Amino acid sequence: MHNYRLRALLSGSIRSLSNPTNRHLLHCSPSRPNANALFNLLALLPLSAPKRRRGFCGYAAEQFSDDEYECDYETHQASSTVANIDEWKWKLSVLLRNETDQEIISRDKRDRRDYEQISNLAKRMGLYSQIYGKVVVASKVPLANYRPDLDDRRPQREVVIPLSLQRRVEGLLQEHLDRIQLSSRKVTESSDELKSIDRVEDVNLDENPDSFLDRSVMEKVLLRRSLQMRNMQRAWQESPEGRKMTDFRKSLPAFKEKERLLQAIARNQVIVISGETGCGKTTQLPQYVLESEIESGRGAFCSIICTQPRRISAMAVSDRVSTERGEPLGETVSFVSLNELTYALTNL
Ligand SMILES: Nc1ncnc2c1ncn2[C@@H]1O[C@H](COP(=O)(O)OP(=O)(O)OP(=O)(O)O)[C@@H](O)[C@H]1O
Repeated sequence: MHNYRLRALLSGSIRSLSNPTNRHLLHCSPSRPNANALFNLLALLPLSAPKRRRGFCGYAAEQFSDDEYECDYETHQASSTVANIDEWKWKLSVLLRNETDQEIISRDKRDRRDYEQISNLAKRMGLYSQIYGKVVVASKVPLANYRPDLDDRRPQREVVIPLSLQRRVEGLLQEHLDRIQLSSRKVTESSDELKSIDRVEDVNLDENPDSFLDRSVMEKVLLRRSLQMRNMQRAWQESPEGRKMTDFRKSLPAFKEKERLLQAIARNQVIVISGETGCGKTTQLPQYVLESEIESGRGAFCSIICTQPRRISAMAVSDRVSTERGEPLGETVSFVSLNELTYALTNL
C-alpha cells in the first residue's frame, strides 16, 4: 500500500522569473499539445531580464506591492477588512480579465481575518489563494503549500547566465510556441482527415526521398502513424496484461493528480513538480502526456525527453516505461546518450 503523495505543484512562467524575488532553478515541462515536448530540461533564467517583459507564456506572475502600507509587521495594525475586500475585489477582477497573468502577489501586511476574507472572495470568484508568511497570493491555478521564492528566510541564490545563452533560450522557447500554434491549427484542420487516414495511399519514403521535403506527405505519414499508435495503445490497455499493468499504474500516487497535472502542463510554459520517491514522477508523468497525445491523434507529433543523471538509470527507466506500455524497447520508448541527445536537439 503506497502512502506517498505528491507534495507540491508549482506553476510559473518566464515573466515570474524575471522578477528578482522569483528567481530560481526550474524543471521545464512542455505545453501539452506541443509536438516536441521537453521534460526535465533545466532552464536557468537570467537576473538581467527586464522586469515587465511579456514573455513566452500565457500565464505570468504579477507582483502587487502595497508599499503605501509598508511598516514593521509586528507593530502594524491590521487595515480595515472592508477596505481590503473592496481593493481585493478589484485586484482579483483585474486578474481574471487579464489573459496573460496567472497570479497576483500582495506583500501588504495583514492579519489572518483579512486573509480568510480574501481567500473566501477568491474562491467565490473561481480563484485559488494561499498565504505564505506575510505574503498573500491569489492565482488562477492551485497553489503549493510552500513557495521558496516567497520565503524571506531562505536566501535567494543569484544565477547569472550570459546574454547569448539567454537569447538562445528565448529563441528556442519562441520556436516551441510557434510549433504549438502550427500543430494545433493543423490538428484542427486534419481531425476529419484522421478518420479517413486509413485510405491514405502508402507512401514509400525509400523510393521517393524527396517526399521528406513535402510537408503534406510528411504530415500524412505522421497522422497515419498516430492512428496506429492509438490502435496499439488501446489494444494493449484492453489486453489482460495491459489491464494488470494499468491497475498497478493507477495505484501509484501520481495517478490521483493526473488530470490536474495535464491541465497544469497544458496551461503553463514551465511547471515544477515534486513528490515522494517512488510516487511516479519519472515513469508516469511522461506517459500521461504521451497517452493523452496519442488518444487525441497526435502521438507521432509528440516527442518527450526525460533526462536521467546516469546511463544505467536511463536504461532502467526506458526499459520500465516500454514494459508498462507493452512494447519492446526501441519502439516509442528508447534511450540515448547525452551526445546523441544534443545532436537531436540541435536538429529539431
Ligand atoms: N524497473 C522497475 N520495475 C518494477 N517497478 C518499477 C520499476 N521502476 C519503477 N517501478 C515502480 O514504479 C513506481 C514509480 O517509479 P518512478 O521511478 O516513476 O518514481 P519517482 O517518483 O520518479 O521516484 P524517484 O523520486 O525515486 O525518482 C515505483 O514506486 C515502483 O513501484
